Amino acid sequence: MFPRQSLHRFLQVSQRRSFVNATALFQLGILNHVAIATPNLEKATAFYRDILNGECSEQIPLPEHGVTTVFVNLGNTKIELLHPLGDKSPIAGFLAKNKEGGMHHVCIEVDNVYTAMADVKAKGVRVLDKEPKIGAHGKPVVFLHPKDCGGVLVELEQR
Ligand SMILES: C[C@@H](C(=O)O)C(=O)SCCNC(=O)CCNC(=O)[C@H](O)C(C)(C)COP(=O)(O)OP(=O)(O)OC[C@H]1O[C@@H](n2cnc3c(N)ncnc32)[C@H](O)[C@@H]1OP(=O)(O)O
Ligand SMILES: [Co+2]
Repeated sequence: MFPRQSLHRFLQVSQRRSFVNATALFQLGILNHVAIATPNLEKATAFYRDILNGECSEQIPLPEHGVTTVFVNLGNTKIELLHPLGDKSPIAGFLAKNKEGGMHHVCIEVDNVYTAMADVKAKGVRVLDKEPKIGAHGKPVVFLHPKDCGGVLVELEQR
């Protein structure tokens, strides 16, 4: 038996509605990854692999993005470990400010990255690339300015 208080709470929550904008130009999908920038990729990988027993990929150099990545498979999503590659890495400034590293971006899937890009731009959000680049999973990605996204760098990836 539910205590009266819990049953009341359960009914309140289950009756709450969530809203989806049916006329939206693009739909937001699942969390593809959370990225963590690190000054020491070996050490960060060892933490997720040997301390937390996570399934980690090899190091994947992505010169066109200025990073080397390691993916930690979490089943329903991933952690993307990021380390600067080359002398113009977009994460160099972040690591200069956050010496130990830290959470760098969230990547959310969209049904159409080109439509998403045009739509958010029209709503006043700065898109950091003129054209999508091919991301770590072979799909087009774009980044949205953290100052227009509540202080969080957002990557949108084509589903
Ligand atoms: C492979 C691919 C994939 O998964 O498929 C990837 O993820 S590649 C992952 C790496 N690629 C990217 O990150 C590409 C997109 N990122 C960029 O273009 C850059 O990182 C920027 C977001 C523009 C930031 O560049 P940078 O740090 O040089 O510029 P800045 O110092 O002028 O920063 C402007 C302001 O944003 C803040 N800021 C910088 N990086 C931030 C971050 N990751 N999260 C939240 N805020 C951040 C700074 O502290 C500063 O705030 P204050 O003014 O208040 O101090
Ligand atoms: Co990413």
